[in-house]
Amino acid sequence: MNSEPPAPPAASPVHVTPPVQAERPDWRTAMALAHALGREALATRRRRDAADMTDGMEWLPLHDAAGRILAQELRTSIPVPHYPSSAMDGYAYAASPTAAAPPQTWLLEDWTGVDHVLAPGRACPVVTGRAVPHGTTGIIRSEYAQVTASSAHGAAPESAHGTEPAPAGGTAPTPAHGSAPGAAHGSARLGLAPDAPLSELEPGRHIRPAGNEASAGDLLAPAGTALTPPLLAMAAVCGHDVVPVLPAPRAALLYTGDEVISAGLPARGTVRDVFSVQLPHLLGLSGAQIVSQSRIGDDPAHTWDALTHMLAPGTDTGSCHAAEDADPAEATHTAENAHTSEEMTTAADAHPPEAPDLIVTTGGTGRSAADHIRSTLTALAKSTGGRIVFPELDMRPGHPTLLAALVRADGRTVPVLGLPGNPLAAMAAMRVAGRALIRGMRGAPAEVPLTVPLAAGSPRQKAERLVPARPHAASVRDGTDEPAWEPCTHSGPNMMRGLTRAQGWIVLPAHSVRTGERVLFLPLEW
Ligand SMILES: Nc1nc2c(c(=O)[nH]1)N[C@H]1C(S)=C(S)[C@@H](COP(=O)(O)OP(=O)(O)OC[C@H]3O[C@@H](n4cnc5c(N)ncnc54)[C@H](O)[C@@H]3O)O[C@H]1N2
Ligand code: MOO
Repeated sequence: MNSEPPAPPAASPVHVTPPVQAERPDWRTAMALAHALGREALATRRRRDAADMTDGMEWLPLHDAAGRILAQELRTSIPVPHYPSSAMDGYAYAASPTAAAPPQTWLLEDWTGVDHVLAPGRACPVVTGRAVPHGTTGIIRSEYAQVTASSAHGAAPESAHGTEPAPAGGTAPTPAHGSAPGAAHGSARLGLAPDAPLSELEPGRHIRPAGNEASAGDLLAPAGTALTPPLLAMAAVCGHDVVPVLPAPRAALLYTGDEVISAGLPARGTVRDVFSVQLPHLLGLSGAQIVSQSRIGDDPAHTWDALTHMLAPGTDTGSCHAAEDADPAEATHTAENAHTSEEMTTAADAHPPEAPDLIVTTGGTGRSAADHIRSTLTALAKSTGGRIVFPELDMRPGHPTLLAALVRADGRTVPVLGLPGNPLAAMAAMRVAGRALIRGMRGAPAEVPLTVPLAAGSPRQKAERLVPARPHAASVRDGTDEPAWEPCTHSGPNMMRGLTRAQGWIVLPAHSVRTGERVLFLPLEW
């Protein structure tokens, strides 16, 4: 019988289930929720196994893979560098085991090609990056080399110092291309210039050994790493032509608003569209591909039709055509057909657009009779078994922003981000929730905000505010190590002008902040 007292209940690990929705999150929580929804959508996009990164992956040429996420680890199959090479323009020499103490000289010969062999006591020109000849024991850089046309009567310095590697004989060689195979430079000899440091003759000097950056088989990046420009370059160095990547999220854009026009001088009561000229680019900078763009007026049936059409798996998301070249608002009102979203440009006009992985809408997030995004998304969330991830934000501008997780007939989660119509509000919401959502959908890790000091204190205010900001003029003028930041003027929710001069977003908390105090900072996407 076990006489031991019963063990106290083991401290059970605390399983914190991340929230999947919230009523009125602040911007940081919204960022986390959007990122988590992105990950969820990516997982449902993988057919076989959510944990298997290779499901749905594609192989892309390095030139097309920037910003994508590695679906498999990246290793090098060769050592880097893969051959010992010269780090300097100069002369490779092979020490002779029987050579006397310095000063030593080496008989200079022409370089004959990548398999050149230097016999002991011989030297030849090399250039930076060239494979060092077999038998090389060290390299003398051109500045410290002295080449002499030796004769029975003594040596006369010919060249060296500050020049290209040059053999004896008067004419400068072209070491980059070598010279006649096997030809020796007569009796020209290489030696060390009188002012050269003796360290120049250390064995192995200026030789980059093979494998000193990476050994064959080394891990360059684990699966899940973003393919940054230097990582793509590293992949090329290692001889890769293609890399395995996760799919880029495909986005459909739906612009709403009876009063919105897309060209020309706007008349009283109409406004030029601020979104179709910037959102596609912005989504691209975050790593999404645009598959369709459509416009509708402020109409509940058209809103429903446009969104349900985009949700159909494998359908042409832009197939609802309004009259060509018609003003979208007018088209919406004049067409008898219920399908009156106007297809705009698509990623590939020649091919039918693909079904989107995410949808971004603009305008119509309010609660007036003219706003239909909120009610439509709420009904669609209910009818598809999805959810409203957040119905609004505790943030200014951008508080009416909403995020929905809709479920397609094939079981895939399709996030829909409803951006408010006010231009700056939409851009703030895009920066916070849109970027995080796409990061999650790309398989990229969540963003960590930075902090910057404020150039001037900020008073208490009703709500936390995201404000376009730039380095304070005095910080720039004085070349301050760490510039202090100031809000840009003309940064009302309905304005664009402030953001045109901004270099980032600062977050002004609801409580007061003193001059020099640090506040959270989000860099711009561009
Ligand atoms: N009674 C209330 N009214 C409003 C509130 C509120 O809480 N109570 N919130 C305000 C805030 S904040 C915002 S933001 C907007 C949100 O509006 P919607 O998302 O419904 O957008 P719309 O009503 O369609 O448009 C608002 C505004 O934005 C202009 N807009 C829309 N689309 C475009 C576009 N593509 N290009 C340029 N400008 C666009 C539109 O003309 C309106 O001026 O609601 C406030 N009202
Ligand atoms: O919050 Mo609105 O989104 O200020 O413009």
